[in-house]
Amino acid sequence: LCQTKEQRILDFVLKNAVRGDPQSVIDNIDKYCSQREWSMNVGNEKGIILDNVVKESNPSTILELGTYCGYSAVRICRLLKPGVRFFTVEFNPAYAAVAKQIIEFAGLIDKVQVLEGSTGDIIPQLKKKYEVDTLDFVFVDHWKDKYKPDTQLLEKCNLLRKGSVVLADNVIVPGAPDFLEYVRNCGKYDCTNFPSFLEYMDEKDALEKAVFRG
Ligand SMILES: O=C(NC/C=C/[C@H]1O[C@@H](n2cnc3cncnc32)[C@H](O)[C@@H]1O)c1cc([N+](=O)[O-])cc(O)c1O
Ligand SMILES: [Mg+2]
Repeated sequence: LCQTKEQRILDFVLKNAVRGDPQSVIDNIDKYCSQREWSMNVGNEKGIILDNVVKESNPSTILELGTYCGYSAVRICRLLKPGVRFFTVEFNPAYAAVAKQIIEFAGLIDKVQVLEGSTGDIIPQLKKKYEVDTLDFVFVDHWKDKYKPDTQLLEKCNLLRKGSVVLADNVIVPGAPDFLEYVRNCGKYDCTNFPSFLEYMDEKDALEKAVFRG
């Protein structure tokens, strides 16, 4: 019955995780993807770094680019205080549908707005249509060739303020070389690299934190 990997991941969560318990959802996705089918969730090693950067940023308005199955949305939202707004953008309807069900099962759907569409279309709508002033935290984990153009679009739309944190996954594997070169050399960001490992593999990967200077 489960035709896609994403549906199989959802099915495993619904069968094995505890409803309303975000940590058990995270643990079960990691269990399935490390034991059965690899999948491009940020995973637990990089996930712990993500947790720490979110905690230290204490953000009120968060944007995620590339929801996929909702693993990082659950990871981030389980740490947020009530009233925080979390937007996540996904243009694949099948992935968005799985993500919504996983976020719902984790008990976090009230904190999350899954915006279906392309980041290029949705980012320019955030201020007027979604009443966003500026973003405190952006997690970038979509197609790697979109990291740089979408970061520049966030700047163009005045969505970043002094201290806004842009945290990007996969800056080693698959890599986002034009994004890294841009944030490290354009003079608008203070950058920190967090070496880690590719999800469910022994390969090296890293996160890059780029704090907007305003
Ligand atoms: O390719 C990777 N991620 C791409 C993720 C892409 C996700 O973001 C959405 N998307 C893309 N542009 C979009 C524009 N607008 C909206 N959603 C969009 C796609 O529909 C998908 O759900 C990846 C690959 C590996 N890897 O080892 O190969 C490891 C990782 O951690 C990864 O994140
Ligand atoms: Mg990734």
